[in-house]
Amino acid sequence: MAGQIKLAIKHISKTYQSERGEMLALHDINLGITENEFVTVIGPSGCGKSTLLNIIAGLEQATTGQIFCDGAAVEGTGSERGVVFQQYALFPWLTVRQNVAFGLKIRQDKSAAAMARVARYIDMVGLTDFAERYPKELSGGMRQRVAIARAYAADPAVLLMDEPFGALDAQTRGQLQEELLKTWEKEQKTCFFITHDVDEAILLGQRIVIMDARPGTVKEIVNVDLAYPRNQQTRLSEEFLAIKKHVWEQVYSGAAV
Ligand SMILES: Nc1ncnc2c1ncn2[C@@H]1O[C@H](COP(=O)(O)OP(=O)(O)OP(=O)(O)O)[C@@H](O)[C@H]1O
Repeated sequence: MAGQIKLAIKHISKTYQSERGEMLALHDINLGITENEFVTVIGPSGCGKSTLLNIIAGLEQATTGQIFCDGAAVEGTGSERGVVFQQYALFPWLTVRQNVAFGLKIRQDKSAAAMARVARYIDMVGLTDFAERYPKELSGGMRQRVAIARAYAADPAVLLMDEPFGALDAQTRGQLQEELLKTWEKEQKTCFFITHDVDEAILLGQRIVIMDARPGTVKEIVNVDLAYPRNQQTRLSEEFLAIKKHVWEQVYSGAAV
């Protein structure tokens, strides 16, 4: 794929030590993700998706291999790599606005420009009317919107998302997929997005990394050449269904997802 490599995953392997001995969770993963590319990752449970994301985020260490972000070796967490998890990691004692502002690089920045930036991302996820509310007053979907707004407001070069919509009902999930697509089209960003959902992987991804388990490896990379803008209607197109059939067969030909 053309373009500059933003994130390089080179020969990543991960072995966990457990009471029952060693467990090879990831074996020699290699992947180059270009600037502003949206890559989705799918594969059977336990194939090492979260382990790989955590290594890219710098939350876990690889046993062998290295991650490079803009050519620099990743040695730990860093503000250029933002993470959104399945569970809404919001601060319960802060309002929506304060939670989103917390993501700003310069947290003490109370300038009009910084506040406008916070307001823009709250608006982007449709929560302007809820800006002064606390997380406990919000639904699950709204909380996840706050987490996404916060991640975007921090303006990381790379956004790492580990099943961010996994806990949501189908309708909210569909809405958030569309919001994320719109945001990504407007504010291009390099995205690495884990999902269990074949439709979601296709709808959001420019490329889909299909992984295999025991040990976790890259089984296949599928290009998704669907036009933008994409929305829920896209799922009904013949091109979409053809890709879906292929991905489905690849994912389900191994262990259960
Ligand atoms: N801290 C740990 N210690 C030992 N084994 C671990 C640890 N973390 C993960 N594993 C094992 O590594 C493998 C990969 O786990 P991981 O959570 O990365 O998979 P996954 O593809 O994200 O799974 P799922 O889709 O179910 O979330 C699994 O077999 C898991 O049991």
